[in-house]
Order: sequence, then structure tokens, then C-alpha cells
Amino acid sequence: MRLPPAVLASAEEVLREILRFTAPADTTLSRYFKDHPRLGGRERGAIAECIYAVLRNKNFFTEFSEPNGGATMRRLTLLGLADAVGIDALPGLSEEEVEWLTRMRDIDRSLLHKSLRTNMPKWLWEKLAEQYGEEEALQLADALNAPAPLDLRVNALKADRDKVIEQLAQAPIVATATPFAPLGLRVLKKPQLQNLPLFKEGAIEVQDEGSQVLAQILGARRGEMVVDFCAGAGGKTLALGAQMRNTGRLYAFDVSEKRLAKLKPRLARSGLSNVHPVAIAHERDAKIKRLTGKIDRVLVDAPCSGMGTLRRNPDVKWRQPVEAIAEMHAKQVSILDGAARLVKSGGRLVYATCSLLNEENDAVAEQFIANHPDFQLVPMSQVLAEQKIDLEMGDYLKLLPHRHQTDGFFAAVFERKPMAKAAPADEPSEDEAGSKAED
Ligand SMILES: C[S@@+](CC[C@H](N)C(=O)[O-])C[C@H]1O[C@@H](n2cnc3c(N)ncnc32)[C@H](O)[C@@H]1O
Repeated sequence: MRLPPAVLASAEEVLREILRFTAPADTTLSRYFKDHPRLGGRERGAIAECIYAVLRNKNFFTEFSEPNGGATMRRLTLLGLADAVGIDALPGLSEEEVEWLTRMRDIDRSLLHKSLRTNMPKWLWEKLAEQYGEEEALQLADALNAPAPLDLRVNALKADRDKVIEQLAQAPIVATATPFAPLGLRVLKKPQLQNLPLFKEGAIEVQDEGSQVLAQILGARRGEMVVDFCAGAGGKTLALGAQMRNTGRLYAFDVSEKRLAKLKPRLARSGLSNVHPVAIAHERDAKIKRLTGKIDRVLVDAPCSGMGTLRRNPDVKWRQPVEAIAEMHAKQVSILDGAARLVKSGGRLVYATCSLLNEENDAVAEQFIANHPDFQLVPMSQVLAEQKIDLEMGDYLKLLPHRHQTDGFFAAVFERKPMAKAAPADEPSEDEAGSKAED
């Protein structure tokens, strides 16, 4: 069925705005849909898919959209919509446009120049090629430029994964168990979930499998004191709270009150009562001083470039200059440092990002270990075995979309060395011993 002609004009209008890169694409899209309530579900879906297709394929599409008279934006929109819904569903095309779209569709992209195939800013491609080798970086780029599947996490406090699969099948939604996360489900299409009783009652949450694995490797247990230092809207907080079986105390810190506010309705649905959201001013906020050395497990899901999430947020690669990576590195080191103070003797600290870049990952972990002789690295192979997660890793967790079908994630686990017992000094005199006991 053809789209109404107005959709083309709407898609072009919102695309023009998004390509200015002054705000995240999803924010601009939501605002546009709010301001245009007459657009129906199918039209909204087509516009959103069009925008994401253009963002994913920007170099390639732009190269072949150069104007024969100032119509670049229309051409980009047509390419995006053709990618989203197919050429036959587009209204009011000229013969020349149909021919051009068909030629574009049939191009063998593996033969294209790298910048057109990878659709990345030059600096990002160069970093990935250097880090992963050109052959693997190409596979990675291809995977990052494809849409992500929809993953769910079953809330173990309220439901059982096999039963949820059966209940979803009645909707009818086909879901299969994810290979690594023990409570994950993968849904191949993108059904609306918000009105499902399972969602409203908090039995399921949307969460990438990789993100679920990150929460799992913290290894939070019943009754412990746990801190989610960069909790944001609480994706991992909810997973941790359920892992703790709603016992103990789980602090959710973040510098953004706005993000923490989004955690509240999710908490209400989840049935968790062990979570304490706290807005902090920065990583050395006096509010958290009293927790120094008292926390069993601290998760630092650090702010990062987000390059591991390009399948879902393809605009982030266009919105950041290379200089942003060095700034991120400095911020990450500082946050990890601040968070480490909370960890008790024998307790664990997890540093995690959704970045693919060494500067934000291995380099931060290495700097931390070099500056904190009181911590030791726990090899990821050991952590994964403890959690019975069937993944082969070395010292760090490195999830990659082309290998693991998750977003790109990194994690390192550190343990605070148990406090060494003071070497026995010379026996104190009776007087000294007495005065010590009275201190
Ligand atoms: C990757 S996001 C966290 C995502 C979240 N853990 C989740 O699973 O949904 C990083 C978060 O770090 C927060 N942040 C930035 N600087 C911070 C700081 N100095 N201390 C604590 N949180 C910070 C940001 O506001 C952002 O919400």
C-alpha cells in the first residue's frame, strides 16, 4: 500500500532539522510527532525508519544525491523512505526517480570505497581499523549500520522466562531466549509493547542483551549494599535490584535529575523497594562520603561516546568530534576514581561503557589499576564462569555486534584487596595497650 504524499513532505521536513545535529535524533523526532498528532502509526513508523536509514547510510546516500538542481534533501528522503518501506510504497515519483532508486538499491556495497561502505566519519573509521584490523572493522561497521533487534529482560521477581515466551506468543509476538543473558528475550519484529499486560505489570523491560550481561557481571547478591553510580534512567538498576531479590540496599546515583526521574515509573512497575535514587552534583559529592569503604559492589556504567550503540543511535557518530573522546577519557577516569572510594575491602567495582574505542575502555582500566595498587583486576573469564555466562573472554568483557549480536560493550572488574593485617609490632606495654583500648 502506498504512503500518503504528505508523509514525504513530513519526512523531508524533519530530516532537514535532524541533519543540523543540534539535538539527538530521537528527541527531535518525538517532538515532531508531538507537534503533528494527525500522523498515524504507519506514517510515523515510515518517517522514523527513513530518518534512521539516512543517518546510517549518510555518506553513501549523500554521494549519490548531489543535486541536479538543489533537491538533495528530497533525494535523501526518497532514499531513506525506499530503504524503510520499499520503492513501490512511495507516492508521486517521477519515472527518473524510480529508475534512480532502483539503480541505487542494486549497487553492490561491498565494492564501494570504504568511506561509502562504512558510513562513518573519517576519524572513527581510522580508529576502528587501527584497533580491530581493517577486515574485522568492516564487519563491525556493517553490523553497526544494520538495525538492532528488540531485546527484553524478564523481571525474575514477577515472571519466568519460559512462561513469558508462551504469554507473548498469544499476543502474538515471537520471542526466543537470548544466548548469554539468562533472563533475556529477543523479539525479531518491533511490536508495540506498552499496552501489553506483561509490560504494564513490570514482568518485562526493554534492554539490550549486552546491557543485561553488564548488570549480571556485577554479581550483586541478596542483602548487599550496592551502588549503581551512573544509573541514568535505571536500565541496569532494575536488573540489579531484581538480582538482589529486592533485598539489601541499592543506591542509584546520577548527576542528571531528569534521567533519574525517568527511573521512578519503571521502579513502580518493577515492584522493587530496595532502590534509593540520589541525585549527586559530581563524583566527589559530599553526599556520598558517608558510604566510603562500605559498599559491597559498585557499578560505574560511565558516560561515553556511545559508539557501541550505533545500531540504535546512528546520529551519535555524526554529532561528536574526535576531540570528544579524549574529554570522555578524562571524565571516565575521574568518575571511576570517585566511585572506587566507596568499595569496601574485598568488594567489587565494575567499570563499563557502551563504547568500542580503546581510549574509553582498556586505557581507562589500565590507568585505574596503575593508580590503585589497593585494587586487583579480576579476569573476565573468571567473572563469567562465576555467573555461568557462556562467553569466551580474556581480562575484559568486549561485546561486539558482529560477533555477539548485542550492542558494543566493554567491562572490567576490579576487587579491592582485603585489608592487609598490620604486621605485629613490638608487644605494647600494659599501659599502652590500656590506653589503646580506651580510644
Ligand atoms: C551510560 S549512561 C548510564 C545508563 C544507565 N546505567 C542505564 O543502564 O540505563 C551514563 C550516565 O552517567 C551520568 N553521569 C555523567 N557524569 C556523572 C558523574 N560525574 N557522576 C555520576 N553520574 C554521571 C549521565 O548523566 C548518564 O546518565
